[in-house]
Order: sequence, then structure tokens, then C-alpha cells
Amino acid sequence: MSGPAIRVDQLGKTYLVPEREGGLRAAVTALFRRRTRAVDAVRGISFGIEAGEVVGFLGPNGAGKTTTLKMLSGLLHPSAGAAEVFGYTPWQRDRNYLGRMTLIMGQRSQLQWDIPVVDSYRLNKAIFQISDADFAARLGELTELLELSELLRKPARNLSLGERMKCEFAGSLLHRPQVLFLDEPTIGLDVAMQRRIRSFVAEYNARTGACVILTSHYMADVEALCKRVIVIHHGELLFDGPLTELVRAFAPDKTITVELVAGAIATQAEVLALAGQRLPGVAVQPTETGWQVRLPSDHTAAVAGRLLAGLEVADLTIEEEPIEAVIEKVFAVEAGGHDQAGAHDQSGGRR
Ligand SMILES: Nc1ncnc2c1ncn2[C@@H]1O[C@H](COP(=O)(O)OP(=O)(O)OP(=O)(O)O)[C@@H](O)[C@H]1O
Repeated sequence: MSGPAIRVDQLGKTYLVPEREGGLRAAVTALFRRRTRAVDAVRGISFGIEAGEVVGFLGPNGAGKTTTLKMLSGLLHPSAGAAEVFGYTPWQRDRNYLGRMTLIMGQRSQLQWDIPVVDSYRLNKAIFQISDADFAARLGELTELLELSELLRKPARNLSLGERMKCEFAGSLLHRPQVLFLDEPTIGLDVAMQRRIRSFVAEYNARTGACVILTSHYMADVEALCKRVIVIHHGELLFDGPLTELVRAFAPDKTITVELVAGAIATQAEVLALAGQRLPGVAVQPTETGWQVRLPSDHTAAVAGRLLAGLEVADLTIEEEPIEAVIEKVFAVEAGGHDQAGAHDQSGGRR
């Protein structure tokens, strides 16, 4: 393989946002003296993604995820840095590049609102110059995988959100893109439909070897699909690596809950002694039916073994911190002490 499929090097985007006070006077002044504010949405991020990888792109609201995906799909020019996807510079909008990628946004429909879904697909067929045979075969496959047969003849405006999202996916994949930028593809969907979309993305990735960058606020999407995550905050890259490593770094503890058999008694000192009094970070607290021990993950197996051997145990469970809580901790990390959204004044420019 000749290097990564996606290569991003110090990519940055600064938006210039017009700004003025409210009121008539300010409106008139703004005609002559325009104030703008620069918003550094993305501040020099770099990463590479191999063909076939599925990567979760995480960050709180306003972190710069959508801006990055828009640059990589060629909708926006960057203010700094470089990117290549399969050797193409996305914002040059080379026809061949557009035929190899797709951007699916949960918040925005790419289907024509008033015409049957299948007619929107025919439009895509013409745009991407898909042969009749390929179109028929791919539509057949996607219709089966996503159970679309009842939906294709309806106009998009008559579909439920979940039905529309399934149709969006099919329409965006008819040209067999090799890279998928998915921006909140499951937003607002019920849990069953989220699962459906998730398994479809996994299936498409397995069948075609396409690489996928996915943003989602639903951690279940990320856990199910992405071994690797890239975390950005205030436009800067905070973490790039395996999801398991992120969890280990930010959730180093596990909780063992021991339920004692009815009538059995264990004192706090006894439980603490079994858990390992000298172990740093061990905390013990009672529950209604036994004890809860919080401890560094590395020691979980040994401590669970000692608790089972030393206490009259009816049940023992080991819990990790939920991934949502881990990600919240990651976001809480101060990214270099920047102002929220990285805004700075650019006032005084004359028209
Ligand atoms: N067209 C625009 N003009 C000016 N500022 C913008 C524009 N689009 C985004 N921004 C600003 O850039 C920053 C990053 O926005 P972006 O939409 O990329 O974040 P995000 O990580 O996708 O957030 P979310 O999770 O809320 O979708 C925000 O501060 C946002 O207000």
C-alpha cells in the first residue's frame, strides 16, 4: 500500500463572521465600517487514515468536526494546511474525486423533496454517469440491505426521518464511493434505526473496503464501528488512537460490586484488606446488599479473586465507566487554554 488514503497536514479554517451591535445606528454605521470577527474553527490538525479504516471523529459542539469534513469533501477551502484523499486535493473538486467520495449529513437532505426517491437516484445516476447495469445491480443490493422497496416510489417529504436516512444512504452510495464522510448520520433516529444504520455502515465497509470518517454524539455508534478515534476540541487535535487506549487513559478505574449472601456480614476493614489497603486509589463503600470497590483497572482480576475467596459472595459484577462519561472527561481537558470557539477581533476594516 502506498501511504494513507487520507492525509491531512496542518489543516486550518478561519471563518470571518460579520459582527455588529443591534439598532438602527449600528446598522447605518455598518454600511461604512464593517466589523468582522475571526473564528478559528480548525487550527492546524494533522492525521492519516488508511483505506478500509473506520474512524470516529469526536468533539463537543463547535469543536470543528463538520468544518473538517466539509474541507475533506471539497465544500470548503481551508485557510491553512493541506489535505489529500486518494491523491486528490478535495477543494479542487476534481470530477474523479467527487466520484470516489460521499458526504452524508444527518441534518441535511440530499434527496429532492417533491419527487419519488427513485427519481432522485436517477438524477445521481446521470451525475455520476453510472451505467444502466451497475445502477440496477447496486440499487437492487441497497434496496435489499436497507429494505427500501416500499419507500422508493414515495417523495422524500413523505418519509419518516429514519426512512429518509436509509434512502439518503442508498442514494449517496449508488456511485460506490471509496470514502464516506458521515456527519451525525443517526441523529434523531430511534435506537432500532440507529442500530440498522450502524450495521449497514459496517456491512458497506466490509463489502467494499471503503474508509469511513464518522462524527456522532451517540457513543454506541462509535463503539460499534470505530476501533480508532480522533478527538478534537476548540479546533485542535487532542487524541488520535485506539478507542480502548482513550478509555484506559481517561477511565483508569473499574468498580466491583459484591452482593453478599443473605445474613452474611463483612466489615469495611475486612473488604478493604481484601481489596488491598496499600493499593493507591482504592475506595470502598457499602451498598444495600454488600460492598462496592472502586480500583485501578489493572488490579481488577486479582482483587475480584480475593473478594470471591474471602467473602460469602452471592453475586459479583465488574463495571467500566460508561463511554459517554469517558468522552466527557476528555472534553473537559483544557485544549491549550483557548477561548471558547477561538474567536478574535478583526475590527475596523473599511469596505
Ligand atoms: N459558516 C460559518 N461561518 C462562521 N462560523 C462558523 C461557520 N460554520 C461553523 N462556524 C463556527 O466554527 C466552529 C466549528 O463549527 P463546526 O460546525 O465545524 O463544529 P462541530 O464540531 O461540527 O459542532 P457540532 O457538533 O455542534 O456540529 C464553531 O464555533 C462554529 O460556530
